[in-house]
Parts: sequence; structure tokens; C-alpha cells
Amino acid sequence: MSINHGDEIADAVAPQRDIATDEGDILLDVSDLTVEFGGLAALDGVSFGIRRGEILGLIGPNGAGKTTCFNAITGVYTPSRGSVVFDGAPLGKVKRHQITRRGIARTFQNVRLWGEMTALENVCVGTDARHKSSVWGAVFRSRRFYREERDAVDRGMALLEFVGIAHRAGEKASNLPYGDQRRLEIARALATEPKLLCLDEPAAGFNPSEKTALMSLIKKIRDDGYTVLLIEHDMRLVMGVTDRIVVLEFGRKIADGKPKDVRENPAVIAAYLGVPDDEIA
Ligand SMILES: Nc1ncnc2c1ncn2[C@@H]1O[C@H](COP(=O)(O)OP(=O)(O)OP(=O)(O)O)[C@@H](O)[C@H]1O
Repeated sequence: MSINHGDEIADAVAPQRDIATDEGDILLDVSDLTVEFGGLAALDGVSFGIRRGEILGLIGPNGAGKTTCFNAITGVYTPSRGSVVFDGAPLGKVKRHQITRRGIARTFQNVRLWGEMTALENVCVGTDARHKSSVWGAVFRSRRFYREERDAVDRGMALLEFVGIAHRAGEKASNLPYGDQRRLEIARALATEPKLLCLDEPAAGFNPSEKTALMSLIKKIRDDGYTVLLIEHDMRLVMGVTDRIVVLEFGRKIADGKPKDVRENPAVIAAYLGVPDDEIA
């Protein structure tokens, strides 16, 4: 398939959504979320909401509880207290593998791809999560099965184009440069057509120009109708790309607001004292 037109790519990437960038109602509501490890609270009574169509940054110094929060939202940890309501229904004891079907996709701090598969195959695996064909449909090669296969390849190519690595479609994932692997992870997460895309430190290991390019991609993803939760150490990146920021310190929320307000918040400045300027700038 050759897609040259930006709008066509956007349509193929976001087929199920109205492409609207206005912030809407609450998509994810985290309330009093508490996660304990051996009696110590890694996350302590944290509450915040994410609105449809926004990029929410979750920041905080090392060990603040960001990843724990992410893991509690995405079903990796069971909270000891509190609730997570997603798209109007509690996530409660939803199992990890059911999270994707509920509409949450994530990337990880460390790249996790199927190294022996091509870039396109990695993305098509993501679209499989949406397939309706039964196992028997696959075994007997039903018409729906073939249609879904073809759609998956078309959409996979559109997604690779969207994240800027279509020219690498046939290459083994493990042979891709690190930055392209990170982009591929994002494409694979988008392939599941998530209502919420969670990115865990997507700029880790990037140089400044790669970070700038990543910021543009994250904005483009939001402009395509997605809602994004972004955990990131790089403060410049977070300030430049998010609509709102939640700040954690020692497992508690210490601030929640627009980037410019958070940047001037004395509690946030104190929490980041000792952090090199280039990370805060
Ligand atoms: N599986 C675990 N078992 C025990 N303690 C844990 C576990 N996961 C996290 N912790 C502890 O919980 C606290 C919060 O850790 P978490 O990884 O959520 O912080 P973070 O803000 O993501 O940090 P970083 O920016 O360094 O990734 C830390 O004190 C950490 O040691």
C-alpha cells in the first residue's frame, strides 16, 4: 500500500475516533491510589484525572512512585487502596492482558520488541489484539480472517509511516537503531487502537535532537485524537509537550496543574533541588 497523503495516514492510524483535539470529559480517574511493598507505601493516596484529548505528564524525582502508579493503572500491580475508573467503568481487578482490550496501551522504560520479527510484523501483532476472527477462522482461513490480515498490514504500514519509520518495515526489529525501536514500540502500542496511550520514559537514552523529534511525534499522536499519559525524567520535554502535569514525591502528589504553574510551584522546585539544571530547564 502506498500512502502519501497526511490526512489518509491520520485516518488509517485513528480509524475509530473522531479526530478532535479539544479536551473532553474525564477518561481516567485515579482516586486515593495506594500501593504498598512490604508495608511501605510506594504510592500513597494519589488522586488525579486525565481528560480525553490531553497529554498529561507524570513527573517526580527518582523513586517518587511514577512507575508504580503506571503499573497500578495498567494492571501490573494490585493497589492496596483506592480506585481507577477508566472510560466510566472501574478497572478494579482487570487482568493485565485485559487492559489492552479495555483501551489502554503502554510502552516500557526498556524497549520490549520481538527482535526476530520485522518492524511491520511487530506492529501487526498489535493490531491482532483488535481482531474478531476466532481461532477456527484462522485455522480454516475464513474470509474475515483474510480481510483482517490485509487490513492489519495496511494499517501497520500506515502506523510505521505515522511514526516515521515506514522505510524500515521489512527490517528485523533487533537491527533497527535504538531511536527507531522506540518509535516502533509506540507504533505497536497505537496498533491496538487505545483510548489511552501510556508512555514510560520514551526519551530515555535519546540525544537532544532525538528528544525534540519525539516531542513532535507525541504532539502529533495527540492531534490524531489520542489521549496520552507521559512519564518522563526530562523536564524540558515534559514542559514542552504536556497540557497538564501531576508531580509526585515520595509516593504523594505534591502538585497538579498547567506546566507553567507547576514550574513555579515552590514544592516542585524544592523536590527537584539538587537535580541538574539541564533536566529542569
Ligand atoms: N516491586 C517493588 N518492590 C519493592 N519496592 C518497590 C517495587 N517497585 C518500586 N518499589 C519502590 O517504590 C518506590 C517508588 O518506585 P518507582 O519505581 O515507582 O519510582 P519512579 O518515580 O518511577 O522512579 P524512577 O524515576 O527512578 O523510575 C521506590 O522506593 C522503589 O524502591
